[in-house]
Amino acid sequence: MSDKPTVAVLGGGSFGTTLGGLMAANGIDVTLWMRDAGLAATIRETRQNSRYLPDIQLDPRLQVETDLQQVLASASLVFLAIPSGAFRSVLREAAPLLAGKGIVSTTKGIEQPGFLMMSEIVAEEVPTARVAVLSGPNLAREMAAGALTATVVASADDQLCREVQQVLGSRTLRVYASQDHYGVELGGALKNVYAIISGMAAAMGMGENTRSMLITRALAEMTRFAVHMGANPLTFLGLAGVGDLIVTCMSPLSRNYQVGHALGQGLSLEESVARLGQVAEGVNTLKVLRQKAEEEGVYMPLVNGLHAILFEQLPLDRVVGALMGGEQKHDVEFAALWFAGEWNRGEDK
Ligand SMILES: NC(=O)C1=CN([C@@H]2O[C@H](COP(=O)(O)OP(=O)(O)OC[C@H]3O[C@@H](n4cnc5c(N)ncnc54)[C@H](OP(=O)(O)O)[C@@H]3O)[C@@H](O)[C@H]2O)C=CC1
Ligand SMILES: O=C(CO)COP(=O)(O)O
Repeated sequence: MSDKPTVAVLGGGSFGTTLGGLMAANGIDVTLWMRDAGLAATIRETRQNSRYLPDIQLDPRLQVETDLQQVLASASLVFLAIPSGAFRSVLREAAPLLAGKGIVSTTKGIEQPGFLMMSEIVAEEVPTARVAVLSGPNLAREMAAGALTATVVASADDQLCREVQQVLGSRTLRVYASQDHYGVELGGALKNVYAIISGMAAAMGMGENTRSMLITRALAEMTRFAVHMGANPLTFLGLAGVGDLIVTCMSPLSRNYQVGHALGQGLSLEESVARLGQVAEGVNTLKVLRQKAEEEGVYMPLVNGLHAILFEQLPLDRVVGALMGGEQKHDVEFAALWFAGEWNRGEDK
């Protein structure tokens, strides 16, 4: 008898398939659930997810099923890799079979109304579940191909963190634990917005100074917002903060970066999203974040600028002009205030 948990992964896209494959390669009893019966049959036959991870050979021990009840009946640990827009509906369908189980959200989005993190949705839909979130610089394709990678599992439940470290950790994947699940989850969602900006800048031929400025000021902006919302700013110095921001803003493999790149080439938002054919959470997060920042009075010039370009038809050069022409303030002022113990929720710069 093994003391390792039996695992289910819900969501047969890029990330769910990657996680399932990695755990199967670790010798874990893991089943990937997906709704597309045709794709499930192809994966069983070819050991490749031709739609989401073409050319990646999956471990032969990875089981693939389309019957949700059957998959959940035997699982004690469940990973969710469903885009945020469908997260609640899938969870609600699964809820009767999830009571008391460990649930790990890997989804990097925010639900509106309510500005809810996915872990908060889990707590609403399955109040008895033990909840964790997984986030970090984790491009699915690289992980699936065996690139050396690190990620963060965050939960108030230390035992659950250890279980996730046990099933996922391997010679290619280090899994660090954190207790700041709110900060870890927020970091994963926010960085997608800045990846769109970074992709745009790259397509427009902007230089590396520009990209470095963007990434660094993005980190300042997302940390300012997160601290205002109650997260620990130190989390943003870790893998789930600056780590994920760097990879998503720098890599053409990032779908959010790809949407930005297409926009920078002159495609409309609709064309850019349609060309991708996979989820780019940053587009929805931008809307949700802009609204929340307005309500909370948090200064977020990059978010405001991208929102103006995508949804208010403001020309790019006017937005760039406004960003560069703004009052020149202090570097890392939000962190200086926080470390001096003077942070005041109502006193944003
Ligand atoms: N890909 C990556 O590198 C990483 C992704 N993430 C996060 O993981 C989450 C999932 O992303 P990812 O796997 O990349 O997305 P993909 O676009 O690659 O795949 C989405 C998957 O979700 C399925 N799905 C969508 N709606 C439903 C539904 N209503 N019921 C059942 N299944 C559904 C799709 O099924 P179908 O094909 O049938 O539509 C597909 O299998 C996102 O929040 C993303 O930010 C996190 C870290 C890394
Ligand atoms: O979250 C990711 C990398 O950590 C994946 O980013 P994209 O969703 O932009 O591909």
